[in-house]
Amino acid sequence: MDDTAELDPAVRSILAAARDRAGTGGRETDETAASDRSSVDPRDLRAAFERAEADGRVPVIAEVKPTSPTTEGTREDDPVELAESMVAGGAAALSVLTEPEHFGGSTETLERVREAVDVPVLRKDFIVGASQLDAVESDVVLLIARFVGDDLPELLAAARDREFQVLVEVHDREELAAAVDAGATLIGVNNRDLAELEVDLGTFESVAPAVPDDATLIAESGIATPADARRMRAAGADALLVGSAIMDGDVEANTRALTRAETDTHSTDDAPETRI
Ligand SMILES: O=C(O)c1ccccc1NCC(=O)[C@H](O)[C@H](O)COP(=O)(O)O
Repeated sequence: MDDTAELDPAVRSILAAARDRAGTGGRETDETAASDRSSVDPRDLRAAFERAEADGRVPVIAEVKPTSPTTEGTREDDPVELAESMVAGGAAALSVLTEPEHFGGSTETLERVREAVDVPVLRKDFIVGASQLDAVESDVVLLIARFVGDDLPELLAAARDREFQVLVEVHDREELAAAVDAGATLIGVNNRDLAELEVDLGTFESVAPAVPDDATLIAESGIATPADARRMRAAGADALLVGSAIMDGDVEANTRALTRAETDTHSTDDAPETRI
């Protein structure tokens, strides 16, 4: 049976490419020989969020996202310069796309960025097989509940064996229950619906109340303005993951507008770069 039929065609293509890279056909979580496995010395993501809070900044994971299926064109700037600008704008952590075919990412980019900054770096990719975990070192890896299905507990364990912190992404309460059952403690609620690619900040608001209090909760996608940032924080977000709105224009100013959303409340509340 095609388990991807209800996904947007772009997402089906992303998933097919990920399964090719994993060499799994999506049915098993292919293991790498123990001697070739990554073992990272991760920078602590929760500690980075706490530092931001102590400093009066909204904890923001700023995403280096050169392009995407929902973005026009590709941002060609040096990703390391973009990453440094995000940190200068107060980002608590970074996310770097490593998916090459649909997002313009690469593992080399992640390596360069991680070497250049001292904040934790999330590897943003579509991991469906354990062998993909060994492609590059990062502080955090993403597992998308919708994509990994029943393999979630096994992949979570494989990632933790390699010392990665694991962000498990969900979109509804059913996926959240699966994530919690699997032992996820770092949970992202994606406001982007992978079936339609539409973004609705109400998604986070409807799922967040069901997240266990001891989990670290991240609001993902569609956060464009300081008002959006405050809305997600009011709904319980410990941190925000933001790509497009930061990548569009002056990256440092865009990041700062969001990280200061709770202190610069006099600022106008349109798109961060153009309106502050
Ligand atoms: O961003 C896309 O167009 C996209 C399309 C298909 C699957 C996933 C997609 N995005 C992945 C993400 O999770 C976002 O890059 C991330 O949450 C940041 O979202 P945004 O701030 O809306 O760029």
